[in-house]
Amino acid sequence: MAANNNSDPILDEGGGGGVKHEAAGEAGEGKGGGGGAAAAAATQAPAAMLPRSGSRPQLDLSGAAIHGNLEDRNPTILLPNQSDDISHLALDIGGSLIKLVYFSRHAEHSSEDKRKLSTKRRLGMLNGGRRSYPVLGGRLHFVKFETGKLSECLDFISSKQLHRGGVDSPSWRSGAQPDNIVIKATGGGAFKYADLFKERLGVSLEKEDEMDCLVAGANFLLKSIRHEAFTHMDGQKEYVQIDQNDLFPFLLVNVGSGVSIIKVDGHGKFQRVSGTNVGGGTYWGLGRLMTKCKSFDELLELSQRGDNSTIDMLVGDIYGGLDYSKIGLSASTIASSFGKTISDDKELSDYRPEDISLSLLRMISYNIGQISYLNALRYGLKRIFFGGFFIRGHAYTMDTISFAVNFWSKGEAKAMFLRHEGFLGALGAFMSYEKHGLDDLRIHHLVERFPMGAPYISWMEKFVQKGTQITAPVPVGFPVTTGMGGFERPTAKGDILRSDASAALNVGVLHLVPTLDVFPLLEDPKMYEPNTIDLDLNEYKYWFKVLSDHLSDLVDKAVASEGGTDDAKRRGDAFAHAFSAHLARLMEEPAAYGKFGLANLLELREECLREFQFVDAYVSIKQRENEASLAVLPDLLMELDSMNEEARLLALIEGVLAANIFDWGSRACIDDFDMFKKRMLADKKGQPYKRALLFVDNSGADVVLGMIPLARELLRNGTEVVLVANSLPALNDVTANELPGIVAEAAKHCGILRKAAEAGGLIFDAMAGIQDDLKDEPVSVPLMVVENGCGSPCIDFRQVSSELAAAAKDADLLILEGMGRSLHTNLNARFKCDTLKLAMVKNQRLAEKLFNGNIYDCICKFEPGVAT
Ligand SMILES: Nc1ncnc2c1ncn2[C@@H]1O[C@H](COP(=O)(O)OP(=O)(O)OP(=O)(O)O)[C@@H](O)[C@H]1O
Ligand SMILES: CC(C)(CO)[C@@H](O)C(=O)NCCC(=O)O
Ligand SMILES: [Mn+2]
Repeated sequence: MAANNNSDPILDEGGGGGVKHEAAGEAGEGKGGGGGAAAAAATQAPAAMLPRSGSRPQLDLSGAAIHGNLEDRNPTILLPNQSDDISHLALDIGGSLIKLVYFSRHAEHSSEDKRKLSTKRRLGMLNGGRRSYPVLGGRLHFVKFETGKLSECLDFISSKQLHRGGVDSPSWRSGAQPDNIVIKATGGGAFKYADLFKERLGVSLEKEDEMDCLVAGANFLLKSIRHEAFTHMDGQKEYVQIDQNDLFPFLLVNVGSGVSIIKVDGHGKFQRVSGTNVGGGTYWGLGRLMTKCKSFDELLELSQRGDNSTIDMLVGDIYGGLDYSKIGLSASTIASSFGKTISDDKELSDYRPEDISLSLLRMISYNIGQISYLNALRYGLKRIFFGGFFIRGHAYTMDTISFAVNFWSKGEAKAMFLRHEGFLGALGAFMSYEKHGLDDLRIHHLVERFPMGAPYISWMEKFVQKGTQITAPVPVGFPVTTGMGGFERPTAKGDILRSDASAALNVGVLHLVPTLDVFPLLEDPKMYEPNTIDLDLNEYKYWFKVLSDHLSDLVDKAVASEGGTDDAKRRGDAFAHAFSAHLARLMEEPAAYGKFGLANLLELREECLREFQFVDAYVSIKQRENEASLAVLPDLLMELDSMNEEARLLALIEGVLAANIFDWGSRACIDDFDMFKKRMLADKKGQPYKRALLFVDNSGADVVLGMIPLARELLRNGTEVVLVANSLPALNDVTANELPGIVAEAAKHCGILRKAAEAGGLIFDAMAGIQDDLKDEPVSVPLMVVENGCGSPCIDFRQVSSELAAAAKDADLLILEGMGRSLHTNLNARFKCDTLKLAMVKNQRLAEKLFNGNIYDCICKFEPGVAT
């Protein structure tokens, strides 16, 4: 367990309590190198050596030269003759907006060191050196510009050198000037502005059909992005789980300047069945003329304070305040948009711009909803997906469209919206580069992140410029419907529209991680849900408060971890602002980033730290704790070895739970220890587990005095052990990079560990000073370390490293340890093999909620696998 002062409020609320390892005694002065110190620093693999499948273009290695320090273990290699065959940019140049999708390579490819290679070999991952990754790892970014400001867009492309593969590309760094760069582009502007692109950037636009692209983009999103589509009714947003096998046919309605209506029957199989010229351009154009608004957002914002009954002729206006219920029309239903203005003796200037904007918005949204419904009816389609930037994530617009579809179809057809609404065409164009192999991408290869850094100006700069001006976005109002074909006016008055910067937070950067896999031992990947508790608003409020309260402490640690410099302090402030803004955004709309559980929230915090370049906020704390724990390890091992097998197993499990206050049989405990003991000691005497995967948690006592001794016991019984640790730092969790060093230190005191670590390739040379009597011991089963693919205190088994997936193939025992991995997530997850979940509940609320128990209660949950 982490020392008290380093507790995390969520994973260690009660860190101040008297939780101490029974056998640990007082931690003495650290001696020896310390595990953390031995951690191999992650070095960058050369970008040019990223994995590719055989079908991809081969690298041109001629003239390759090492770039940077020759002493570095994995220096970057320049390939001056490599033409930049990886296309990084695609455009959709529409009548109103230009959409860009661009790709950047992952910066943080950890090195393939000796340890990793040996583990991979052992796990059978290096067969013939053939790579099976379908795509390059990297990120997809989404940016938009007004078409009227095309030159801003050109500047952006040129400043980031996107047309030449990005500032990190070989061609850019070598200064080579490829003479014929081709960029995929769709939308009318691909034709209209082709010459300008040639002139200004020297690139040729390769035109892709707009409808092809819209369909390809929509299919990709619906296939590959979890929580892409949602319904929006009466102010409620609900994500829909799309069944891959039951996606087609559907109606795609792209509401851009104009509206295209497409019946989609499959990949590349579609027909544009209709369209309407009354679309987003109509709303913005008419609105601008009538209200003198300077921007689309301003116009939309006005609508939120509008009352359309001053402009629209309602059924009640015609029927003397009565409903026309015989045909299902309420008095508040719009009978005629703008109809009231004919009878008044008024000028345009006599009407409130707010009311005009709302009348327009309702007229156009309702009309689009109705035409869409009619086309769905025409082809017997039940699902209508709406895209295009007219939607703009605006609650009232979506509700109006949904209402129309629902009302006219009598609930038969459903309107759904897409989080990447406006980027369908650009994504489709991006995917038309054949060499990307994006078609092969699966959901588990994509991780969506929500960086605060706008692509153009970094948030750092913004924060410096604006300080605290950046405020949390404000809710947009929910409309009230009468249920009879009409609406009352929107209730939210005085609210402002979410700023464009924060609205952009709806769409994250898509990280493509081709090495991620679904964990093969999940019993039912389709049914798997990592989060144990569904966060409702109350739950959100609680965790937000906890996270906010803890923020300043975290910032202090983070700043200290970077030497406490002025720059670190500045970044610390920026991080605090950014993370608070995320919290505020989610508080206002919990579903803003897709379905978001506690695991996502905790990961967001880690990602946010990384975004502001805090590589490892807990680095020195972790080192200190490792050293202190390693110092007392020999005593613990001696004590354990003096016990009989049964007592030892109990002591080991108690040790993992680190609870000298641990009280078996206490009311709230989940206590399957006896079942586990039976399996370990009685059931299959002489038939030990073949391979155990131990998912470790914290640095220090937790791993050194808890999990490593447990691993040792398994090894002693002849079970191969794979320690599974985080790929990236999160809180004080031990990482896969740090573990070999820690194990090597521990092995100095123990022959079992040493032999196993050698067999597993964790240590390579026999250590100096080992006892002679160990030399003749038989060769051991291996002890290995693999990374889990995460940088979070929790784990989502739908997306784990390929290393872990490979290690799981022969595993017949899983041990999940700690609150993040076995409580907040995975408490209810079922696996194909035997699983032991160990955690102390260090959060009062959680203890009450999950077990009707108390803080410091422990769970020891043993679940026999389905296969055994
Ligand atoms: N910041 C903005 N500036 C201008 N229009 C915006 C903005 N945000 C949303 N919109 C709305 O989105 C519409 C443009 O949507 P979109 O980018 O999908 O279409 P487009 O590709 O430009 O048009 P088309 O496909 O018809 O050529 C605008 O007409 C307007 O209604
Ligand atoms: C012309 C396009 C396809 C350009 O994106 C679009 O604006 C549109 O679908 N307009 C509607 C044209 C119509 O079908 O009436
Ligand atoms: Mn368009």
